[in-house]
Amino acid sequence: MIVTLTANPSLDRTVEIPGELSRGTVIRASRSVADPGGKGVNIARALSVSGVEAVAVLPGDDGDPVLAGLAEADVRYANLSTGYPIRTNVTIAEPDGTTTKINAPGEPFDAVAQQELTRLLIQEAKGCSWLVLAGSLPPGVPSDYYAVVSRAVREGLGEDAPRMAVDTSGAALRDTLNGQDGLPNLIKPNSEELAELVGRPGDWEVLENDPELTARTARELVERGVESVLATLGAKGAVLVTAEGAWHAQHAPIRARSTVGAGDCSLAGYLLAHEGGKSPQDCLVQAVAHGSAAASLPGTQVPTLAQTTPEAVTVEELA
Ligand SMILES: O=P(O)(O)OC[C@@]1(O)O[C@H](CO)[C@@H](O)[C@@H]1O
Repeated sequence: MIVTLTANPSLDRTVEIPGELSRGTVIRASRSVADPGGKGVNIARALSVSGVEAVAVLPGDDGDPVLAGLAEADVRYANLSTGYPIRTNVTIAEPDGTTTKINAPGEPFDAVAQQELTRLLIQEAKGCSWLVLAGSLPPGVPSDYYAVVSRAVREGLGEDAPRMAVDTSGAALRDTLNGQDGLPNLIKPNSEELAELVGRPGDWEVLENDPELTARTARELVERGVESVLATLGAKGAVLVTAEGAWHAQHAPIRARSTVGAGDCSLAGYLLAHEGGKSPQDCLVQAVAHGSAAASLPGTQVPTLAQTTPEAVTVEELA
């Protein structure tokens, strides 16, 4: 079983417009849908829809549309009541696949609530194989929260502590890796996050177009003690670096409808293959297949395993 934590979940409202986005005008949308969201929530949705047991842990009140959406989609969740609605994030999707995203900050989440969420997580994480800590942190939560949570889970569960994956950005990612008590087993940065993490934020575009440089950069983190780095590169696929080697995988060209959540689905694809005992290369291939399938679906819809096309992914070993 895989447990995900989304400290700052969202209701993802996707508005599809019939032409190019034009600022300062009234635009009549052709379609508007809302899905439960936030990175850990998306990962749990993508795993569940493919038959992998997953639980999404998140703050949110019973009856909130996000929790109702999860229940309707048969995704297991454990929620911590907060007394306020989950934030709404808006995506404007243009016909050529360009998306503009506006993310709300979320409500302040105080120290007592943080401790309660950590306790709930430890309870849910008993016996699971992976714990995924994902997404931004709401206001009031210190940037080392994921390091604090990882330590609490390791102390609370001892030898039964699960493997840990982290998918976040900025200070939250930096401070997770600066934690004193053990690094995550897996991180999934995109090129911007990776560039920022190694202190060269201006390099992100170069990384996105250069898998070999991405691998060399990700290796710096493996040398610091992270077991595996899965770096997603948008249309250029993804790079996986472990102590054993480095690989790049890319899907045949697709028509992208919405890339929002594609990175989350990549991580879900990786975990799904890992749960099935697959090799690092095959985990990478499934990550790329899942990410591409997600990008070809509208809004933040997650693909089933059957909708993914790993046979259209090419993989090469990097020096
Ligand atoms: O504001 P955060 O937590 O960084 O990101 C939240 C979010 O953009 O991430 C998901 C896509 O990855 C969406 O479901 C959600 O709206």
